[in-house]
Amino acid sequence: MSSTLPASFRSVSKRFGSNTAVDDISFDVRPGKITGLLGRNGAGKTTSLKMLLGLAKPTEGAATVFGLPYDKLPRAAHRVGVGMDGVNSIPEMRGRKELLVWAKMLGLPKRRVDEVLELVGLADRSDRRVKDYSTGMRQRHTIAGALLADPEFLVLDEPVNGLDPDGILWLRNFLRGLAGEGRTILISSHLLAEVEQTVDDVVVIQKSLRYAGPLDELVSGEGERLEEQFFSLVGSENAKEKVSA
Ligand SMILES: Nc1ncnc2c1ncn2[C@@H]1O[C@H](COP(=O)(O)OP(=O)(O)OP(=O)(O)O)[C@@H](O)[C@H]1O
Repeated sequence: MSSTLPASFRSVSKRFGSNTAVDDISFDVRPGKITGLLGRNGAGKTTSLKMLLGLAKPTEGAATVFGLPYDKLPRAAHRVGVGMDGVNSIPEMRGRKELLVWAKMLGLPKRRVDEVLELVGLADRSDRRVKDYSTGMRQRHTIAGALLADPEFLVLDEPVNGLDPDGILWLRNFLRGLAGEGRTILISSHLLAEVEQTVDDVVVIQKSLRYAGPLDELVSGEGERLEEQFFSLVGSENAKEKVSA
């Protein structure tokens, strides 16, 4: 595993016309940890991840993976596994077939597809078309795709959304297992209670950065919950800064 920081944001801003989606954020993702990128709907989570992955260009600043912009990183698709709506997805295809396409593009053997299908618990359902998968199955399929190249850094946009309680528990243990092997994981979410049970580090954004650091430094007091801290960092729903998504 590389010793360079898996992800680093330096004074990153993104504007869409007059709308500032991300305002001057700086933070690092620590290697071997699970980091939760938290924020309300429209807070700029997906936009931040897209800038990290070279799918959107920062208006100012730089986001890097292993010290380089994603498009300059050698073997980026092998080192960084991505699970994000609309990325690497051909919904008309059957699950296993779709993964075989990506495996071929990555130069991986067919058996790797069966390995990841087994890992995410989809081995016996992968002959269905991706568009016919349930939301939870689609999440597992997305994670399978992200894992194909056995990456050292996983970036997952809202991986918990749509999972049932079994799926949530599975994902938590699964991500902890991957981190236990030394991998770095960056997940975005607005499901605070779940994140609190899964992550080591927390980054809270509401256009601008509100917190970046260990979860246990943010939630350090007796009986303190992430939810309370979150609202004290981003303000209440009625605050003037509320973002319209
Ligand atoms: N391609 C785009 N063109 C114009 N505005 C955009 C574009 N992408 C995002 N935005 C705007 O940028 C802001 C941040 O959106 P983003 O999707 O990053 O938020 P998010 O935190 O991921 O929200 P959610 O939890 O709802 O997915 C929103 O105001 C959104 O409308």
